[in-house]
Amino acid sequence: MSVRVVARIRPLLKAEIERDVIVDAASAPGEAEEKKSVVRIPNPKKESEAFSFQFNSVYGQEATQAHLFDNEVSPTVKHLFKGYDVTLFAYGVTGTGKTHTMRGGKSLAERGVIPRLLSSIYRKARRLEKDSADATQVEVSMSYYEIYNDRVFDLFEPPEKRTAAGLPIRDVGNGKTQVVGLTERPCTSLKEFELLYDQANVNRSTSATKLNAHSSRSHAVLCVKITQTTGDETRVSTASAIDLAGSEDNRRTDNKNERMVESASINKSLFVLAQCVEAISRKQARIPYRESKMTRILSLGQNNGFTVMILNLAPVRSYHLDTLSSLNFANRTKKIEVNEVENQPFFREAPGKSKVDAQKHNSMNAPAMHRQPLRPKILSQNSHLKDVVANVPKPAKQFSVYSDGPRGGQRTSQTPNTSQAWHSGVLLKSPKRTSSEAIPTLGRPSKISRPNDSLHPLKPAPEPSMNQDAIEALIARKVTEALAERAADQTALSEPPPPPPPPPSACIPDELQRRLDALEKRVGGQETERAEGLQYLLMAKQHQVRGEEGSALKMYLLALPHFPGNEKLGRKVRGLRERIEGRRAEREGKRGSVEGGVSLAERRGSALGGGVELPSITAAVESEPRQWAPPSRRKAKIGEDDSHHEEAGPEEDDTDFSPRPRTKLRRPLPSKRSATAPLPAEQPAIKHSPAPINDSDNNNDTSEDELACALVEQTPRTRHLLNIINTKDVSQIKLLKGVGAKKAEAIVNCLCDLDEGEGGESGIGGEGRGRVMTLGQLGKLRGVGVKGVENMRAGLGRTGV
Ligand SMILES: Nc1ncnc2c1ncn2[C@@H]1O[C@H](COP(=O)(O)OP(=O)(O)OP(=O)(O)O)[C@@H](O)[C@H]1O
Repeated sequence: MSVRVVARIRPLLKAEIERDVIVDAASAPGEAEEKKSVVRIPNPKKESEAFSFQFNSVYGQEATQAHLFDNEVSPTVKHLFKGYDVTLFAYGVTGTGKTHTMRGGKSLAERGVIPRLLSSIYRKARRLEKDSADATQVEVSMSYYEIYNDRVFDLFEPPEKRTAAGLPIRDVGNGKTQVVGLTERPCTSLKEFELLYDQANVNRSTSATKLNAHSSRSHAVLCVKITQTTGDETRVSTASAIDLAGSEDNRRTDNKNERMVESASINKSLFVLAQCVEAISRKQARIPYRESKMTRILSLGQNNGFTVMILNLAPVRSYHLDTLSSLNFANRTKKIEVNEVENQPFFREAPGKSKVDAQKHNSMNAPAMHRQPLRPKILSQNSHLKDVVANVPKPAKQFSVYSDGPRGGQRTSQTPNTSQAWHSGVLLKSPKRTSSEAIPTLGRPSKISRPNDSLHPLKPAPEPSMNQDAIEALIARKVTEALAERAADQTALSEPPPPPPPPPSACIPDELQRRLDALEKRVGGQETERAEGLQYLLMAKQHQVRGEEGSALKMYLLALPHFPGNEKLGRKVRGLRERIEGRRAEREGKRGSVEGGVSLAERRGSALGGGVELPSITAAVESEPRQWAPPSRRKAKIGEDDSHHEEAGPEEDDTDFSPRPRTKLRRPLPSKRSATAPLPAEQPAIKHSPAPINDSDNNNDTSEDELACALVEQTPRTRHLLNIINTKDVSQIKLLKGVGAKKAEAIVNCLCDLDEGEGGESGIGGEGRGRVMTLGQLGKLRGVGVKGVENMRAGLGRTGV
């Protein structure tokens, strides 16, 4: 079935006025008046015309928390107890009421979806235990984490105990992902749950922004595990409730510094989510889940059973374009189909059975502890088999969008609202369940099925014999398809996807499948790179439009390595840099420290004289890992340099910052371009002054410029360190400060994994595959972290220079 999408329009806030209301809930034609399933919003280009978006249900400003819960969430509880997983997530622009909907207020009436869900779960559990005369026992436990700046933090851990890199996520096969090292807390009663939940929420990253006094700066994921035990049979299912951070238009938020970094991360993850949804709805073979932690985690699906998206909307004009964009996103999301697969019970070791037998049995019926990806049914099978399954009938679309305008009176066919089907459980008849009835020996089908098997669970796919030529031809065709898809994306993102390739004549043997998978992974890696580059370009454009040229340059520089040899981008960077340098020179000129008619580099050289030892400019490279820390831990200082490190030590207190005198020092031009960001233009010499982040308000341009320039440079010491790491030689790496043999081995293993295309946490792919190019990447290697990098560098002293 499709993801169920319900929209909720929040009431007006104090500062908003009735006259500005432009969004309302309406009934679809032929629908009872009290039943609303359409959101109406004017066309921003032509106010007399209205757009209508139809969803499963729409709740207007007057809707209460109880009403929403009773209609949308309560019906899922019985499915949860039947072994299905349930995923609820709130999506919307900042300040539209996601947290209000999910968590709600303290009073009984204001309680949100989450406390109501738990209350309902405990009630049902008690009833089940009572009805079975305690033969069935239900245990509830929870884990709760946030994804902040693309890192996962356990919300049961106070911020000061977190590690900067956060918890790793691992792929555990079949597109499923797992957060490693999460605390799981048993909670036996609603009271206990509320206590834990409230405590954990204190650890969530929230801050005041211009649009929301308590804005969530992270995506929060609550997983409630329900374990039902009857005799030796155990069934586990999970309810996941996700409060996504809201997208933000920074022209409206006035975000600066830390808020800006958070905002970029929030927007990026939501952008990737939109890309995933787009790719799913276009039935593309590759869904870019891996491009952000949030999408990786969401892709595990918890959607193995039922998924409900609550789209939160603000009713007023100031959100007009944001609301339209959310509506469009929701409109695509509602077309995503998820498999309803119930989690299979597993059994404790039966008396008389050998341990091996019992393990074998359990492995076939193991509970679905991991989530399945959000993707259409067809794509949830092996993507290369999509042609084979082309004949599988597609379920009818359940929604339609239409315009009320004079021209847009033409509506796509309206299908009846599915809410009744939902309640009556008709939609539970999944193919997998049907097949289960035909396997009497197991009672239920095994969830572990190979891609081919999953198409015909009772009939394993034949392994046809393909000769070498046919295999090579098939590979060549797949390469052409992948390249064509990329080329099409490059030329016209808005154009419809290329027509599907002709169906293969036979099923694919295992060996070929493996090669195709490896190929897709490689192409996928390149696409990931490109998408990240595009994201930087987008942000650069946004900054430029707002006249923030320093930030724009920074973003263009970050984009550069993703588009090697792109002349246009190179010209753009040169032009922008010249403008910034020009402005800076002007400022310096005003300060009387410049002689007219001399180039900036020369000016610096002559003004400073030779032979002065330079503090290295690694601020951005160094500060990259520092930004990983949650707000309370962050001590990043833009412009911090090597010598500063050594003198003050990495633990130097922020509070002690006072504007430092700007010592004019000359640094040698880098002998060769940094691998981090190959620049098409020659680097001018750069003045560096260790300006802390606090300074940036006073001198925003300068620090931004320096940060941008520093991004593409590395000190000799940094290069030396990276060279040592990239030798992959344990005997050399273990000599680095704070490393030792074990850690060195782990680093080398990590690099070897990347070499083999694992991608891993650091996501180092492309040309630099299996190598670390920046300190940021080094810090991301398993077990290294910011402190580790700092130690290694400090240990090298000046020997590496
Ligand atoms: N249905 C509602 N009834 C009453 N007040 C609401 C409702 N929805 C939202 N609000 C109010 O609107 C404000 C913003 O809501 P909330 O913090 O939940 O937004 P959000 O979407 O979670 O924002 P962010 O993404 O920034 O965290 C809050 O003051 C909240 O109390």
